[in-house]
Amino acid sequence: MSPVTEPINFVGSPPVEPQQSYSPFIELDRATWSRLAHELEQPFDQSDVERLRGLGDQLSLTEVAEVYLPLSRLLSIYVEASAKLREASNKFLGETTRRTPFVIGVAGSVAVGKSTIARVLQEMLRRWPNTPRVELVTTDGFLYPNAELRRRGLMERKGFPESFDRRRLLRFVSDVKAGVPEVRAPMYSHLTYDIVPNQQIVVRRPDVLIVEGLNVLAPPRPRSDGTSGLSVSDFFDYSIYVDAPHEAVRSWYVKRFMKLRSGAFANPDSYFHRYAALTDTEAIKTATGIWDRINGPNLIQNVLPTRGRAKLVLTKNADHYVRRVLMRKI
Ligand SMILES: Nc1ncnc2c1ncn2[C@@H]1O[C@H](COP(=O)(O)OP(=O)(O)O)[C@@H](O)[C@H]1O
Ligand SMILES: CC(C)(COP(=O)(O)O)[C@@H](O)C(=O)NCCC(=O)O
Repeated sequence: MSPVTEPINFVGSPPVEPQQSYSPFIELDRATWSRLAHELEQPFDQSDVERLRGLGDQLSLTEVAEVYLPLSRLLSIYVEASAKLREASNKFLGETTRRTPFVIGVAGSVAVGKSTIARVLQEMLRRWPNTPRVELVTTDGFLYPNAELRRRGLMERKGFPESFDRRRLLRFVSDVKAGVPEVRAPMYSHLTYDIVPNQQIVVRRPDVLIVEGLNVLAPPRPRSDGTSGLSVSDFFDYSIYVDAPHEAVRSWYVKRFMKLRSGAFANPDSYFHRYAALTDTEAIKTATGIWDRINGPNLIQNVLPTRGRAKLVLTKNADHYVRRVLMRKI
């Protein structure tokens, strides 16, 4: 891949007058954004797209070329720049600190397609010369096991901030960022709807770590003495929020549930196995019920309010395709 030097037109970012309300984001429409990578080669073929696409997502080779290729180029520029910054600060301090992983957070609603985007970025970044080793960790591994959620009365709050072992997640990300040689993360199974006992992901000083999950941009929790601690996003070098209209995400969730009903739920080990025999009407009712009780309120109360904390917002249309990009100027 080689960089682009073309001039670009930004939309939605007129010179800011002192009396105007100030936005920290530049808004780029899809056409402008995609031109940022028009000289770069398409790194994927159709089989890559099919392998990386999550259930219900609409990834295509065009989407990869027009949306994710420019994004991977931008991230690669940031990785390079952060290495230079470390070099300069080493020189200033007269020290030699080792390079530590570049950490990227990917946030957004349940069913918005975060995991597909995170996988695409992982594969793309691996192909850039400065980041051959890219690891991906999803925060669902840091949910409390179901037994603990039941004990705390949180089974109907799965995905809400309090359903995660936030201290453990914070420790995990800070250890990786600090360059600890081997850091372990627990694993979650969507099939059993629970933490997988005795299985862990081992992260060994990658060039890049992608941390994907609902609440990765949540601000630090206030302490009882009024001060605030750290949050995982304090360790991010870059962050992306995947956005889409609420009604669209709700319908993607229901459609995915319908697909799972005739797929994964058929497996007797699936937590949702009892839903495999539902009629279409019953399945739609069940899925919308889960959305309206759990994922929808969580999106409104906890996830969406963190959107403005991201460095980049990808906004999808109801057809799943990204229509605009908001990029933080500062
Ligand atoms: N009940 C389920 N059974 C099997 N796989 C599931 C189930 N629920 C979600 N998944 C899969 O888990 C992954 C993560 O889903 P989710 O957390 O909703 O995030 P996103 O859709 O933003 O990637 C997706 O690939 C999805 O297809
Ligand atoms: C596991 C999840 C909380 C997502 O967690 P994440 O990977 O974003 O940390 C979510 O997929 C989920 O299971 N929500 C609970 C309601 C439901 O069954 O959809």
